[in-house]
Amino acid sequence: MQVFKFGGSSVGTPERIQEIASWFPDAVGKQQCGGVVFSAFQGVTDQLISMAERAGAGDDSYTTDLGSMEGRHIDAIRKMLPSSQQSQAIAGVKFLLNDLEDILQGVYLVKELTPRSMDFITSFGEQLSNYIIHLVFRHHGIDCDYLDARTVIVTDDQFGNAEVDMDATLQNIRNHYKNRDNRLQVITGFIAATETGVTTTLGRGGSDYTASIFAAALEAEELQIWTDVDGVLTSDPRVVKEAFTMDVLSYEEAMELSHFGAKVIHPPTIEPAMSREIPIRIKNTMNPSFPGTVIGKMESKQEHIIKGISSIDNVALIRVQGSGLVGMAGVAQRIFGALAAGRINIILITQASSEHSVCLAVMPKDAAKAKKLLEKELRHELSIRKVADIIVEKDLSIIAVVGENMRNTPGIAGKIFQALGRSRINISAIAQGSSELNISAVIQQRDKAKALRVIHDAFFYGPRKTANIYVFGAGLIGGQLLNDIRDKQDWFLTSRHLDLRVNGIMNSKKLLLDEDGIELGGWEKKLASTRKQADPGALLEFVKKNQSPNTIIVDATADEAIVEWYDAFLKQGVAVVTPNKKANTNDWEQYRRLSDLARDNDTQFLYETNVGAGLPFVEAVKQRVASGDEIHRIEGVFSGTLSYLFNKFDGSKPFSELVRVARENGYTEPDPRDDLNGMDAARKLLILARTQGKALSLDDIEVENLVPEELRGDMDPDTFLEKLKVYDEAFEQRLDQAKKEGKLLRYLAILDDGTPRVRLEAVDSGHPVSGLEGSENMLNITTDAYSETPLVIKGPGAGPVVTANGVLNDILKTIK
Ligand SMILES: NC(=O)C1=CN([C@@H]2O[C@H](COP(=O)(O)OP(=O)(O)OC[C@H]3O[C@@H](n4cnc5c(N)ncnc54)[C@H](O)[C@@H]3O)[C@@H](O)[C@H]2O)C=CC1
Ligand SMILES: N[C@@H](CC=O)C(=O)O
Repeated sequence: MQVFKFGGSSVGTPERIQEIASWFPDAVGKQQCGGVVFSAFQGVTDQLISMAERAGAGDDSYTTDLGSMEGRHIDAIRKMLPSSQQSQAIAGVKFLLNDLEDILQGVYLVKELTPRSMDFITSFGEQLSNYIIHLVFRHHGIDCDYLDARTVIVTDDQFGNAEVDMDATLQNIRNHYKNRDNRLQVITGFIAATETGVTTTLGRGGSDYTASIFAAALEAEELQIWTDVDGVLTSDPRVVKEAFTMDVLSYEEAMELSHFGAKVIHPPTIEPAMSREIPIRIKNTMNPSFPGTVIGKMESKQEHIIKGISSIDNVALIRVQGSGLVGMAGVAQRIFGALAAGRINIILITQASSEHSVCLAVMPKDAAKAKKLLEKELRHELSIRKVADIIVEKDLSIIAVVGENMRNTPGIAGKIFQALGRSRINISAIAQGSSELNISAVIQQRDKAKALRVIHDAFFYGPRKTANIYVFGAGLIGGQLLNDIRDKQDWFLTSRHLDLRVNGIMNSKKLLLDEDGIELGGWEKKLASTRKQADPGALLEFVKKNQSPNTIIVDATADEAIVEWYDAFLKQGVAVVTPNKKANTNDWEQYRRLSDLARDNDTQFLYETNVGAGLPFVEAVKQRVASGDEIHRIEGVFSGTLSYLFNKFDGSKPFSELVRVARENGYTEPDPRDDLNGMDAARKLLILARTQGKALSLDDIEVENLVPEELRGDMDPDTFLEKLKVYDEAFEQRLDQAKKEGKLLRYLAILDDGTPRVRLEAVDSGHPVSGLEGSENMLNITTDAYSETPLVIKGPGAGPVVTANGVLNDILKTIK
């Protein structure tokens, strides 16, 4: 035997009711269904309450609603029943509505609405819906009776929230079924009656309660609660997109999750079914074939250690602290006694074992009253400062992580707090019952969404991780990076269990954002057509709102202005990955601060592509430093552009022509003069020196500038390339001179005991850099360990493909 219950959302429209009637027999299957409980049509109970209140206030506008209510129910009959059955059904509805009209008029005349009349008035919602639905079921060939639950459920006269006389009720229900050969009953939810027949209602979740009572009376094998979600989800799907339905939950888990906001069941209402160990299945009326969630007695260890992460918004924390609490028996009793006397509901309690403070979470509406009550109760302790001020903190949320399997499983709390800590979420209070079923943390309300996501990610993704990437600068490097991610997304997902998502792209004009990840096919068009203007502040706010565990910003611009935002992102725990050398070549303090900020906020600031593009030059220096291997000399070619120019410059093509090709190949800086003037190479040398721990600045580096003096002023790159032609001869003379000496021209960077320097040198054909080709870079490090032969790294040192690959490598290094 089964019992079903459908809530108001399931019977919101005639179409939905007809759908239920059409698949109901299949849903019952081979088993028997003894009772199906329906709530009032969606919105009807609220409308009845409003009508009652207006009538009680002497406002006759309730009559208009009465008319519309009649219209809605008659309309439903017309839509669902054939004409031959309509007049009888309409007569039944009118009969009920006449009674409703009478009672409302009575309330209107005496201008007094008692709880008793309110219960009577609200009972019409379920009477009307169930009366109509039982006719619809019959029309669909389902053999059933209409059962007004007031004839079997007996309560006391606490109107609005009446207490059920369970023994009498269960007996009445069993007798009722005995006389009807267990035929299916369509039962009014929510309503009941006193012993003397006065209508009462069962309070919040009343229809669930009705169904649970019937399930208990009939010793049902299953109670099915049909609603508008697929079951109990692991978290709120509006906040955590990846939330999914749990197959099974224990009664305790379901109650904990419901208490903390997963409003699938109202705990007291499931007690009759729970105490008889009747499984409760939550199902979706809109998705009837989905198996839903079964809530029942937990038999064995389950697949998931935690079952859900829920939250309560908008709580206030009251902190009572002071030496007066230490070792004083009875203080807790006074605190809770005072609040209980004021009928204040306490949601969470924590006390440090030092007994120096007690924290209580209450609803904000109760906070001021609670504070006053405590001040009154503890006035003596407050006056002699044995209790410091009673502090109220508002705008907080409680996050609750629930799961029976947490019991005796070490490391769960650690995982929760690590996830919160990494995302820079401050915890104001923590509570865990000794049952270890629920770990709760009080946090700022603004951090709630982030907290739910990071905890969900930590527990439910198993080996799969998600990275949320935001790219500033969609030029050569940024563009290549976006294309690479687009092309490798599937590979990362299937082979590396890594979901690489790009959630934001900003160039100098536009900003494209998508919290679910931008579909990267055609990202250029999407960026061009978005209406959002470029705005790093808006991007930061978006990141804050949607932050997930692995959030990374990539600065692929050459702009100082973007560098100014790094601090703010790092402080949010967001990793910064950049090929842009500007941040690391401003003052030493800024360089240190960025690394410190990354460390303090448990995130990373990575800039491998600042030197040698995708080659691991920075990493090599970091490794020497980390292993205590003293570096004596760094020498190499660090400019891909200058390497290319002097590797190719043999007199067969003019120098200016080679610069143009280097630019076309994507080796140069946005302005090629930043390469030719030696500053790009100087920046790179400085970055390696700083990585080594040397507090140098750009001014400390001797730089040979190859840009003719007349071309150093304001001018765009194309004009520069045109004007450079005039100087081709001068460059050729320098080449001829080197050739005459049997030497090669190479633009070297050197860091040793002398002045750090970058300059064009004529080197012997045996010099390590003499064999470089194309845009190749080379790093030679002489250290204690590498003293006889230096450590050498060589390879392509510029260009979009290798650089974007280096950026992607840095992104991957940040993923936790
Ligand atoms: N080209 C290469 O081989 C290498 C380049 N780099 C560095 O990578 C960075 C990018 O270089 P490229 O892609 O070659 O330059 P690019 O000029 O092709 O691209 C830069 C992009 O940044 C955008 N931009 C400028 N200011 C911006 C702002 N405030 N907000 C958002 N976007 C902005 C521009 O619109 C442009 O699309 C530079 O810092 C460069 O030094 C590093 C290693 C190698
Ligand atoms: N313009 C730079 C690009 C890499 O940093 C170079 O030529 O090396």
